[in-house]
Amino acid sequence: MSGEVSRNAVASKQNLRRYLSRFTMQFPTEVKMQNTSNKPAFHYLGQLKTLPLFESLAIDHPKSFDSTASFTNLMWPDGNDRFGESVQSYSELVTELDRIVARMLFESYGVGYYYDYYSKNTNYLLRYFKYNEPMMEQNNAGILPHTDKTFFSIVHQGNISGLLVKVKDDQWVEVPPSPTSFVVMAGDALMAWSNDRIPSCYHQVILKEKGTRYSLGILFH
Ligand SMILES: O=C(O)CCC(=O)C(=O)O
Ligand SMILES: [Fe+2]
Repeated sequence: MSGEVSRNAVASKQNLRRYLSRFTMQFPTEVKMQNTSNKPAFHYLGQLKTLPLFESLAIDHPKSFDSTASFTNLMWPDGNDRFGESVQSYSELVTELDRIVARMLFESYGVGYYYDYYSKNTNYLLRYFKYNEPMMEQNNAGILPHTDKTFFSIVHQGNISGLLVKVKDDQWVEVPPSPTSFVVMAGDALMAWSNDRIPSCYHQVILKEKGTRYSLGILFH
């Protein structure tokens, strides 16, 4: 599933990417490692021996001022309001898309009434991904094949391709990056909710193009 989005979303995404790629991701590792959390896997991931190209920062509750402010303070002790605003507006737009998809889905299964419960009880995690270009002879795996534990995950790729999803006949299909589209993936929670009617989406990242790859994911729990 993918969807066209408004100019606003694209502008907001470009802002966020600029901030993160120009500044955040270039902070020294010890600064990035301050992005901790008491929830498992809601923190900085990177420096992994098995996936040396991969790095990711996480912002829990990215629509909340307090939450973006505490992330911002870690990275910019003098503050950076524009960064926080950018995260919040991007997250607003993507969660709006999530709601549209969720409503369509629940209505199509005849359980439209579930939408209110879903929209009140969903939490979001914003993840920003960076994948370095593989060096000669280096393995080009960005993320190994997996499904997300989420209800939905909505990914926006930068301009460098790499995301592959597994389709029905077990083929891996590349999802081309586009400035105006998001990839909406079903996760394990949706599969459980739907009694396996909607299988969670196997996906992976393989880096074939030149340049550093950036992507953004909002994970809906
Ligand atoms: O970087 C990507 O395009 C995919 C990241 C991913 O696997 C995820 O958001 O769960
Ligand atoms: Fe994933």
